[in-house]
Amino acid sequence: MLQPLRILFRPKWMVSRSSASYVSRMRHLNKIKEEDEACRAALQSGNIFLYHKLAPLLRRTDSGIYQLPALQTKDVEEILEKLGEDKEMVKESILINCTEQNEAQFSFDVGAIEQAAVEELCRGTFVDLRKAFFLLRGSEAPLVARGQALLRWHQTNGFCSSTGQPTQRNQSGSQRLCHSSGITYYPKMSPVVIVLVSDGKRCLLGRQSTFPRGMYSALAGFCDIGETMEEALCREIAEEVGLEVESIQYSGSQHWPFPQSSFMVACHATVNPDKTHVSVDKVELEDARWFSLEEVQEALTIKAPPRNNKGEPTVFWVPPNYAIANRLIQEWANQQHLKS
Ligand SMILES: NC(=O)c1ccc[n+]([C@@H]2O[C@H](COP(=O)([O-])OP(=O)(O)OC[C@H]3O[C@@H](n4cnc5c(N)ncnc54)[C@H](O)[C@@H]3O)[C@@H](O)[C@H]2O)c1
Ligand SMILES: [Mg+2]
Repeated sequence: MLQPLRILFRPKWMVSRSSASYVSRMRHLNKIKEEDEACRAALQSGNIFLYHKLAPLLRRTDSGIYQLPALQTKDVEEILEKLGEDKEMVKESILINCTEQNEAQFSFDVGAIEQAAVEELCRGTFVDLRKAFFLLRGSEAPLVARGQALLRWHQTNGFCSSTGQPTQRNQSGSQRLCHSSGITYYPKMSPVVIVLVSDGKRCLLGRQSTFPRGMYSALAGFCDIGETMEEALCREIAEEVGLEVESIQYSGSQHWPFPQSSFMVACHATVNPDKTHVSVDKVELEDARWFSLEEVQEALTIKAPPRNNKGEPTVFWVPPNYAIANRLIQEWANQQHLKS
């Protein structure tokens, strides 16, 4: 049932770089992830993204563009000292990634310090991640999401679930260890399948009652333990809309930070065009229905839906382009266009 894997795009980082520099960067990143001394050295010359209670610091340029300011470690130490804090706190930074120049990138939460004071010194604003996702461009949104996911994981995994004893992180923050039980904990993601179902002419989109008004998306669901991705996909479609999937095609994947870290695996699926009756599970979904190519194309052009006087969107629209649901919908529309 699962068709051969087809990568529909090649991320920029794979295309533009020689494999040698990509390999050396990944090996460098792995070294500072695994070796505490190497990580401490990398922090000295690295970049730090600040968060306040998990909200990332953004800075607005004179031309009105929002950026993620990368602070030097010494600048963060200076800020901590100016605010009467211990500059050694900076060592709590968590490794996120490294730049093309092999500079390590870290996230650091200053949630224990007064927000306004840090904002003033940094000439920026701490912005809720959902809003930050809208404001940032290109690779900054996934980077900031990754930084937040790691900080959140550390903030909620301070104790061993077997012994109740405190867990200790390694320097990079890639793991936590309980010395009492010997259990090593690693940052966790929940696997989710997200699928755009088509009957050959129309695509099926659904909405939860918590979605903003008028927004419909591809159907999604968490994988159960022991399931394959294909099994989870077929089960979710059967449960949520009462349809049987006939074929599946892999599209891509995405880390999704809301409400907590999910690993989204995105696929296209088809159903038999003679068996398209939708019976919606009203516990999971408020509505699900078939949309024509024209309706979908129109929705894809909407960047910000028009709103009524209560601030609610008044038209059918789809998730913005940073959501993998948007990519699935876009791919389906392109494919339909080519067919016609
Ligand atoms: N990036 C995107 O384009 C995009 C689009 C749609 C949905 N999503 C995300 O997909 C995720 C799953 O979609 P859904 O809500 O339809 O899932 P779902 O259909 O599995 O329903 C959610 C329910 O699943 C249960 N559940 C099982 N395992 C869980 C786990 N590990 N974490 C939380 N709940 C779990 C809970 O009872 C929860 O109420 C959501 O977090 C949503 O934000 C992302
Ligand atoms: Mg669902």
